[in-house]
Amino acid sequence: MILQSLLMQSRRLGPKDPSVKRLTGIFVVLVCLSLLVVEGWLTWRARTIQLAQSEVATANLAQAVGQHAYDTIKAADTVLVGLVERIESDTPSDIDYERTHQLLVQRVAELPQLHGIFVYGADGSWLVNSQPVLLKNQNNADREYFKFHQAHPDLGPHIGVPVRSKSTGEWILPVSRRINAPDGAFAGVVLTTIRMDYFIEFYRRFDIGKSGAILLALDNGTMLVRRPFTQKAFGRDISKLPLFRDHLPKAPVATVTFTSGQDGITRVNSYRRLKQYPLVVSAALSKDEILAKWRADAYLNGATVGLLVIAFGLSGFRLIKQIGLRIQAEAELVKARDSLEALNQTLERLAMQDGLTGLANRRQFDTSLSSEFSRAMRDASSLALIMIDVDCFKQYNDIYGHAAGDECLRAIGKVVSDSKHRPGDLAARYGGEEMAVLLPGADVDGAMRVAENIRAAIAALKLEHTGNSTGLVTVSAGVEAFAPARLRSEPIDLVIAADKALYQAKHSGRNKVCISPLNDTSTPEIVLA
Ligand SMILES: Nc1nc2c(ncn2[C@@H]2O[C@H](COP(=O)(O)OP(=O)(O)OP(=O)(O)O)[C@@H](O)[C@H]2O)c(=O)[nH]1
Repeated sequence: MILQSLLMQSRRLGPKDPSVKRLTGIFVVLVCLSLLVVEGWLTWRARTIQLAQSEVATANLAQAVGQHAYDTIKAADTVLVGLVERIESDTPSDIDYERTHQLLVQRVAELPQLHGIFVYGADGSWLVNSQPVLLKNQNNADREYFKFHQAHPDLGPHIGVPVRSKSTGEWILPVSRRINAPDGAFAGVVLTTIRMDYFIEFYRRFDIGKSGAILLALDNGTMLVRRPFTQKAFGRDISKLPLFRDHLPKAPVATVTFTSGQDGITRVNSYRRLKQYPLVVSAALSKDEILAKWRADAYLNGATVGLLVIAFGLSGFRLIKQIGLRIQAEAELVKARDSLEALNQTLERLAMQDGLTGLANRRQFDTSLSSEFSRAMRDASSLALIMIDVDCFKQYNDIYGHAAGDECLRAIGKVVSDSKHRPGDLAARYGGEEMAVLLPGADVDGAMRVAENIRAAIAALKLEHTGNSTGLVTVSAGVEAFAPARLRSEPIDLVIAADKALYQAKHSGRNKVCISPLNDTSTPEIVLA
């Protein structure tokens, strides 16, 4: 549509306006560039939105994972707090291990995340636990959590590193508290173990794509569990990886994009340090997977817009070419018209001109005589005619040949042509060796003067003519002039009268100018019968 209107505009403005072609080119380029810029901007915006949405998604996921870790540990720790209080308030001899055993078995059955609950004495010996059969000849003094509480008077919960259960072989996460004797001395450890499978099952529920990741770690950089799952992850030191080394020290909660030090995949990571426990959780989505759909859309849209730009550009190019061709065609047309006009003028001139002498021909003479006669009649002005005839021209041809005769006529024609002084004067070849001069506005005297000048000028050419009595080429002329009156005279009357005067000049010896015998100089208007 737009291109059509441009084509119409180019027609309206015409081919001589080259700016139409330039404007069309600029328009096509601008439209193509605009399409590309808008497409590029939209694509970039879609990418930004996609990444922003994924940041919200990972932040929500990290929040959910953090809440789950907190709830799981909190439930286990609540059991420990109750146990410690109970044990510390009783003297060891008062503790009813049988009843406590039943209680612990019941607790583990109630809380699905718990693998077991254990109470160890100050030497690491098993006092009571949640195992179905109460074994007492075991010792856990070698475990990390036991040594920790032995060495630390801190009464808060301690989260250890995942270990394989001595009783079941399952991977478990130990959460423990210290038991103090009334004097504050170390009196043992209470421990709950959380099944690592409990975390794994929970993390498995989330759709995080093929390369997403979920992490639970101690805040000292000890990994507890990670999806994708691998047993090597349990207890691994990741304190030197970007999350712990670069990002956690800056902010306890944030969303950052970085390349994993473990698998080299760039992910959008949301992490948070839990306030209540020394834990860090992180949820991450692969940037490649986040942008996969966007990338497919971008390729499709890019290809569509690219095709559109190519199609539009080609149409524009065709249009510009058409405008160019049109400009060229019209310029050629104008050129052809100009040369045709020039040719017509030449033809017109040739049609009104005598080929030999260059004077007006008989046709133009007749036309001019008629129009000047009418004008003189309207203006009541005089119109004069001189008829000129070369003397003894037959002899000239006979003596010097026809070609020389032509040359002679050409020389005489030039003199006759030069006799015109006013714009309306017309010198014509009347026929053969006879010429005529039409003088609008001239009276008999004026015409006689012009005729005499012509005669004298031709004689002054001194063209040899041995067949003429003077020995030179001479002419005779007859003159008539009158102011034509309506219904009383016609153009031919002027010719007849001038011709009669010429006849008189011939018969009175040639090389003369005679006035029409019909002309009465006292009355310019002569009525011819
Ligand atoms: N070379 C040449 N001769 C022409 C041309 N037109 C007419 N003539 C010749 O002019 C001559 C005119 O001869 P005439 O009419 O007998 O008159 P004249 O010989 O001039 O004798 P006067 O008029 O009585 O002096 C003829 O021989 C024509 O052939 C022309 O274009 N070229």
